[in-house]
Amino acid sequence: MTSAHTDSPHVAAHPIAAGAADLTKVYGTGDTVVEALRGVTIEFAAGQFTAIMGPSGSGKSTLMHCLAGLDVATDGKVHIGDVDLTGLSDKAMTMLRRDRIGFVFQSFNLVPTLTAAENITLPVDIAGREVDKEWFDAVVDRLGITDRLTHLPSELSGGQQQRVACARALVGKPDIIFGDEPTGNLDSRSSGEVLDILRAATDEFGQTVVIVTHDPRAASYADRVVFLADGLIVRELARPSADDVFEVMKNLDEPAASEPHAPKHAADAPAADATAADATADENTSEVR
Ligand SMILES: Nc1ncnc2c1ncn2[C@@H]1O[C@H](COP(=O)(O)OP(=O)(O)OP(=O)(O)O)[C@@H](O)[C@H]1O
Repeated sequence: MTSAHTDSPHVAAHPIAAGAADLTKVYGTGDTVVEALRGVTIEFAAGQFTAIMGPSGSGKSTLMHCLAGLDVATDGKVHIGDVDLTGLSDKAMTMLRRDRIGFVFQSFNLVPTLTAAENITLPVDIAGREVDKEWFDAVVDRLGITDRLTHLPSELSGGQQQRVACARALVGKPDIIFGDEPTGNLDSRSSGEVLDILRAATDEFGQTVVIVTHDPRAASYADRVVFLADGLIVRELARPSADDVFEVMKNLDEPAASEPHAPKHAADAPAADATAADATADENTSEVR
């Protein structure tokens, strides 16, 4: 995939799968106004696995929903590949989501009356495309759910349901998969299996994965971990261990009394204006900038 950003030689070797520029999101008005995002600029290199972390209410889900076209930002721009989401019609947005984006949610979001196989092929069926049978078989085999395909979601464990949801996200071969706490409801074994699959989606299938997570261990599967606080990107780590992630989260959860808020402008933050290219360039260091 090419990108609108390939004019930069720094980025050219790593096409950009998605990105946001100076993104703001304001909920409510007057006394109830909440600035969920306060100017977030970020790019996600194709083929990379990124985890977004941060304290509760820092804007993680809002950022992911805006990136995935599930919510509309108040200001700023979002692009998926070379498509600018700003001003896309509802129909164009639906088609973009259907053709280029896969989703894995905490709550699995499977259709209860459809079998596992029917759930997996649903987005492709709705798009009126042919299911690539070979690819389908490879994905369900890799996920270890071949013998569960005729079961309804209610007949599957939580881990199996989430593997079905991962298969659904993979079978349509989207450019990018967004996961909103995809392991949030799983025990540690199932969680590890789902993370292995998302890791394989990048390493073996060349897809781009972006997840929101609270779990340092889940984040340690990522190439890059981006930390939000108070609606801004404040830190970024490349290929961190779970302990590295835990240390940063501990500091974000316990802001110094004299510094109750994150810096007001992204430019003041240590990892502001974080780009995928930066993470890629620095991938042998545990901390970017
Ligand atoms: N629909 C909404 N209306 C009003 N405020 C909202 C809405 N959605 C989110 N917010 C507010 O925006 C801020 C960011 O919320 P968001 O859900 O993005 O945070 P988060 O980092 O994902 O939190 P959590 O980790 O608890 O899921 C919070 O202050 C939240 O209360």
